[in-house]
Amino acid sequence: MTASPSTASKTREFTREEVAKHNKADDLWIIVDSKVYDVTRFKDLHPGGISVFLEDDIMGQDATEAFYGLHRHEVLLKPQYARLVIGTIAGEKSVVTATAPGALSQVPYAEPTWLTKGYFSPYYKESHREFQKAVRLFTDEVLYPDAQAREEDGKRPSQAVFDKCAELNIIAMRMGPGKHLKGRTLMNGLVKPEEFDYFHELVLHQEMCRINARGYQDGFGSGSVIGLPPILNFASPALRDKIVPEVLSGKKFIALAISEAFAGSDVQGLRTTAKKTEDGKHWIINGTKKWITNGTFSDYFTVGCRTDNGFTVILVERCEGVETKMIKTAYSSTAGTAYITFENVKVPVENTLGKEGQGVYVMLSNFNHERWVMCCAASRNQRVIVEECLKWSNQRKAFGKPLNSQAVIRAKIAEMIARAESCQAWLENITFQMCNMTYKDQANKLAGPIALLKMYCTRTAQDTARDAMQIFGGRGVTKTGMGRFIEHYHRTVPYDAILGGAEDVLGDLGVRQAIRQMPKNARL
Ligand code: HEM
Repeated sequence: MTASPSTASKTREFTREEVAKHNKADDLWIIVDSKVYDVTRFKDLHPGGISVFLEDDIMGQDATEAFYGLHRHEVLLKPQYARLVIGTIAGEKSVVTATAPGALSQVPYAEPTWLTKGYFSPYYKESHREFQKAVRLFTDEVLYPDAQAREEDGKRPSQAVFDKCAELNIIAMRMGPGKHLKGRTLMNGLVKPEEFDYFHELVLHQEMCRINARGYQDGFGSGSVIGLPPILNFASPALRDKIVPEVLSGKKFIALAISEAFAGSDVQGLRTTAKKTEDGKHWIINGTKKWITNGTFSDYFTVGCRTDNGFTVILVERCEGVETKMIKTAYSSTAGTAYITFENVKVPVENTLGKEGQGVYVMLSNFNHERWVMCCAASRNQRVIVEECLKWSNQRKAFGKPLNSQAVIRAKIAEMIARAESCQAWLENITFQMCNMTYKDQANKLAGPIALLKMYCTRTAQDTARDAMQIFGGRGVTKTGMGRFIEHYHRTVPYDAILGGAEDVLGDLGVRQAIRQMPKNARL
């Protein structure tokens, strides 16, 4: 077989002396990471301008250092730029490689300890490791491209992605271990439903949030993670058997609709009402809901309502009288954040979740898992930023030296690493407790620790966002190019400290729980 002309030209070898002869505006080559680029025509189109190419130390020269001080490696992988390569330098090999789909990063602290070569963990078994490999590959190949594209166009996550997730039962696994997994083939049979535990679930959440797209992270079925458990645990068997398969197959979507413009976590302050019809067969619901994740595209809503005897949670199907409008937020519209109005919406009383007037228990039973899921993501997202900062401070030169030769930069990175590691270690400890406690024990013993962990993860995340911004400088506020993930993180991370319970409220909850458990005889 003969090589095509383009393949042949890319395998051509040059000496550095030969490249140096192409050092004029109308005949301009450069070397980046031992590859030779003909930029004669490209220079006129270069987003960074022509002039940068016309310097004596760039024309016909090795521009590797200049390139990596200004661009992400992924620029060179784009087809329109990859085709500028005309050959390589004889006897040299490229050293910069993109991490292959599914592979672990080799950057220190870029992976949690249990995934770092040569380190140990008491928590993870072989099945968690196999599971991690499969979820990472899926995230890199399926989720990441869709996440980046949807963040760009603001549309909801693609149905094709939900369909693939449903095939692997990812949507079901995101609800955690339990009866809903029975009879399902998880990740092509990699884990048996009865073996699936909270560490598998932790792996799932932590791997899938590595997409650097916070709006998509919520758009990708967060509504189900918080809106479906009340159906799983409190709906009548008939209602449960209708809704659960539809949602777990990715065909229908559900959102949790509790907060209102009038009241957030203050359930007593809610104003949406549900009144029974005279024959007692239906609820008539009136009111509004705000900040409802996935609301714009959900088919079902798990709605908190004021009823004559207190607070009741009712399942509402999208129908006449239900209207959802998109709310513009700091992150992308991919999350489908909605303002919802219910106007005389008629719902069968069979849609009541749990007992009338006891909706608080329905909500409370959901909180621990919801917050723990958020901790999984908030701790893992910090690590992505640690990796970005370690790479950037290593490749960027300032005052003639790499950024990481400055003690102030190293001090910031030290704090960032310590925060990411402590969040992960505490999270794994709590996850281990969850694996060994009954659901009732979890509710009693872990509400405080999980609240404190969430407070800690989201507060440290904001410290890390601020430090990363300082390390990246102006690039940290630019939506494209080198610091785009830092800009994204810095813009969206405060959100985590609000949803699922505001940071200060959660800290207070944790301490109040501890106070309640103080032994009566405790004295200094
Ligand atoms: C094959 C070689 C090159 C390609 C394909 C390329 C491509 C690009 C692209 C796509 C951008 C837009 C920003 C981004 O996506 O990162 C950019 C910006 C830029 N490029 Fe290049 N470039 C190359 C070489 C160089 C070299 C050798 C220099 C300097 C000597 C340079 C200097 C710049 C500057 C100053 C910017 C603006 C950066 C900013 O806004 O922060 N480029 N380049």
